[in-house]
Amino acid sequence: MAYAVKEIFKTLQGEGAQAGRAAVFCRFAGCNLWSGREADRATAVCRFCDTDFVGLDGEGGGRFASADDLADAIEAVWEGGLERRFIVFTGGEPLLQLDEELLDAAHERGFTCAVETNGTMEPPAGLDWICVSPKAGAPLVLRRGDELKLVYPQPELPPEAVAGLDFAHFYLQPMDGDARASNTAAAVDYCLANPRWRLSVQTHKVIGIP
Ligand SMILES: C[S@@+](CC[C@H](N)C(=O)[O-])C[C@H]1O[C@@H](n2cnc3c(N)ncnc32)[C@H](O)[C@@H]1O
Ligand SMILES: Nc1nc2[nH]cc(C(=O)O)c2c(=O)[nH]1
Ligand code: SF4
Ligand SMILES: [Mg+2]
Repeated sequence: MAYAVKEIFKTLQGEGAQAGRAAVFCRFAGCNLWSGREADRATAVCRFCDTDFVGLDGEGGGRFASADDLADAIEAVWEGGLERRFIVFTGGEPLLQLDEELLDAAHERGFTCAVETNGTMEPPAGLDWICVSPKAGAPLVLRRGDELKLVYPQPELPPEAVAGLDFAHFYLQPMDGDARASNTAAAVDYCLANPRWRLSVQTHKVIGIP
């Protein structure tokens, strides 16, 4: 199958349990919860998105005709030898496009494969790390995984509503935007009172890397 990719870049995973780890980010174009156009943001299901996932025009982006073509492009961006190869598939919503064939091609090249998903659909088989970030107002289909990373606060989706799901790690990630400072303070208070939850700071934004 063909893949529409916004950008491919190497950086440190900034969020969650894998924060600090070198990774190639493969950002797929398109999402099922927002068109990506600012004019539609106020009426979207997901209204706080911090990401441009529209089009194919980012660094390393484009249309890839096959899984091998995309995996070759990801491998070229890695540049760092065979040790600890790591891909984060994100978007947009990666599960609209990510398939077993691409995961096989990535594994053949020695990569561990993670995904960042809104959890509205089932993933293909073969993922090594699943991070689900549920969104208020969207169906939560994928209710198990490695980490659940809840952007906080979402008044219609409190942590208590998802704390019982089958995940190894539970993170609150303060919602970035005008209220980032107060959202961070509120997330700290919640983690102090509810030690199942840990704080996920978006460390890449703090230190100014992609
Ligand atoms: C841009 S999304 C792409 C992957 C997928 N669509 C999802 O929502 O999980 C990547 C991560 O950024 C988080 N995120 C998006 N906007 C954010 C914001 N304004 N503040 C904090 N985290 C945000 C998402 O919840 C998700 O964990
Ligand atoms: N450094 C860095 N870490 C990230 N973790 C998840 C990201 C995403 O946009 O999915 C992201 C991102 O955009 N940059
Ligand atoms: S689901 Fe993810 S990519 Fe889609 S609009 Fe929300 S945060 Fe952005
Ligand atoms: Mg991001």
